[in-house]
Amino acid sequence: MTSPSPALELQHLRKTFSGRPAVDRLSLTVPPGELYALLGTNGAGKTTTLRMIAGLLAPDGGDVRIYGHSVLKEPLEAKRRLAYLPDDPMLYGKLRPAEYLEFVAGLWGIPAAQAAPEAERLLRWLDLWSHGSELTEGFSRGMKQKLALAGALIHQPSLLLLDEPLTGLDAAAARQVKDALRDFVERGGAVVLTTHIMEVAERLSDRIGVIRGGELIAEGTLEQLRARAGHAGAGSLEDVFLELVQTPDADVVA
Ligand SMILES: Nc1ncnc2c1ncn2[C@@H]1O[C@H](COP(=O)(O)OP(=O)(O)OP(=O)(O)O)[C@@H](O)[C@H]1O
Repeated sequence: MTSPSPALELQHLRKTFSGRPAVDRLSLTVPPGELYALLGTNGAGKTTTLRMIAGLLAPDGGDVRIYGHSVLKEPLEAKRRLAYLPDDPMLYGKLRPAEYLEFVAGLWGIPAAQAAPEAERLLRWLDLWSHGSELTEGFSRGMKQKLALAGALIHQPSLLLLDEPLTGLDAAAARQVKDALRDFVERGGAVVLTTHIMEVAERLSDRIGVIRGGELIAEGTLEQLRARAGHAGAGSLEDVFLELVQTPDADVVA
């Protein structure tokens, strides 16, 4: 899974809606084996950024490179390496979990017989194997979220983009998803996720990027962000985050 290229590179990314910048001059790099949390207040530009990385929204400027491949110039090469899990993933209610994974694998051109062992591994890993005979329409929110995660992983991507993956999950389901994400990065994959849950970013991520008004205003480990916000060695991420987003003259890092 490792590669000399960064898993993700954003170069001066920009998107404007009706004359208002939603994402502006956003540059960041995520190496393989890293979990990067993108934090920002409502409307800061997080989802817009993920949608541009996933190739679902065309940027007005800049570029996105995935393992060295430009999403704009080499979309197939780039997209094959990534999976995007939106905050409201769509499942097909009349399918059983393995059927859903077979369907998603088919969209990637993976034959059912080839996908089946990976589907079983993912369903067992996420504790859904025992629900194999149930239709997904009867699944709880946590079960649906875990199945959507399995669907995102079925083609064995190296970069995983997740928009608010833990919202609404109970403690057990959230733990399973967190463990799955850590496991994914420990095996060399890269994860970029957005979250409003500070505890998730604090405990799960290797580095954190803070965006405000579409611009990256701070980036680093929790320690580095603390130092930047003037909290030497102390202060929760929530304190540091609020200080950074509420300081009007916080420098833009990129
Ligand atoms: N399709 C669109 N058309 C017009 N404006 C949009 C569109 N998508 C996003 N925006 C605007 O772009 C800005 C950034 O939105 P975005 O959804 O990226 O924020 P976010 O950080 O994900 O917010 P939240 O935490 O609330 O999900 C907001 O001002 C939003 O209203």
